[in-house]
Amino acid sequence: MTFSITIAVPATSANVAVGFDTLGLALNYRATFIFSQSSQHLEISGTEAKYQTSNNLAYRAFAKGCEYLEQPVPNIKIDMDKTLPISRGIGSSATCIVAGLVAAGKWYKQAFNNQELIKLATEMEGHPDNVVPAILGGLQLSFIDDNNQPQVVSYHVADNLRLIAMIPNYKVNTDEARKILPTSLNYADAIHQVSHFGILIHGLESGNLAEIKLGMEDRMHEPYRSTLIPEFNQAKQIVNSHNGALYISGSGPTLMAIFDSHIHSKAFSNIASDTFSSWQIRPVEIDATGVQSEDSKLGKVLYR
Ligand SMILES: Nc1ncnc2c1ncn2[C@@H]1O[C@H](COP(=O)(O)OP(=O)(O)O)[C@@H](O)[C@H]1O
Ligand SMILES: N[C@@H](CCOP(=O)(O)O)C(=O)O
Repeated sequence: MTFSITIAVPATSANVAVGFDTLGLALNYRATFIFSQSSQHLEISGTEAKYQTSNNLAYRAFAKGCEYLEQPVPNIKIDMDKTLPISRGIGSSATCIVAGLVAAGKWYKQAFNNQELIKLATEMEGHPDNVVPAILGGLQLSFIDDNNQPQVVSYHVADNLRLIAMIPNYKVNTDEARKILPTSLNYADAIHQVSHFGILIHGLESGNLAEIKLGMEDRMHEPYRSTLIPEFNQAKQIVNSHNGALYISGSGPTLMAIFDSHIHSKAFSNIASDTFSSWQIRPVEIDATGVQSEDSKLGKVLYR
């Protein structure tokens, strides 16, 4: 009798401009993973051949979850869907990590609580800003405190805001995009970030686009990472001309545009689709639920 666990994890847009390594949004764009019993040590499908090894991130997370629970790593088959593009700045690595950990907890019927899940997932990802919204949904501020405990603050995002993800047809690897950042920040720039973070959050909660635009003037990563996106200035100019705000999603190259009216976002989408015809121009909404799972036996749903 085949037992399987299906895990659906939202893509995430981390940093949201001035919230480097701390702020992230869950998107209604999901990656799905099916973990099922196998007669072989490991079978992986639905992803590139180079990822079909025991180094696969979802498998490593599954194994880490089993180890944390002091359980053996069972023979397993992992089916990954191919819909979410990899290394584009919308958190594909976080989906693998969260899916693997949640699957391990479900496998042994010892589901992790959110604190455990966030801690383990952050250890693997290195920063919490993708994994936390992937787990909880919504707009989340998070960090690991001095006692090594996750701290999370959830924010509301106003209903009038319209988000358009511009996903290029090329990759930017997050590790590489971290290496190009400076190693220190001066006081003036730290003051800039703190003040702009406050106004950005106020703008996102109230739906005030002028505050969002001002709040999105980032000095920590955008000036460096925009050099990895040749179309950045052109995209920004088009967004500005449609009265929108723009930020680099995660470590890029995806650019996220925010508008406060459907008319502006629709007009922008049409022009962006023509201008960047090989990119995915995708309206996205905030995912409010975070990771979801379902256990089934012989196709019959046992638990959601
Ligand atoms: N569908 C997938 N199949 C296999 N590995 C994946 C998949 N999605 C993500 N990964 C892993 O995540 C890494 C990409 O992470 P990263 O560069 O941080 O980009 P992203 O912004 O998409 O999270 C890949 O190199 C791979 O290890
Ligand atoms: N804070 C991280 C976020 C990386 O997000 P990803 O979606 O590009 O993996 C960073 O900016 O490095």
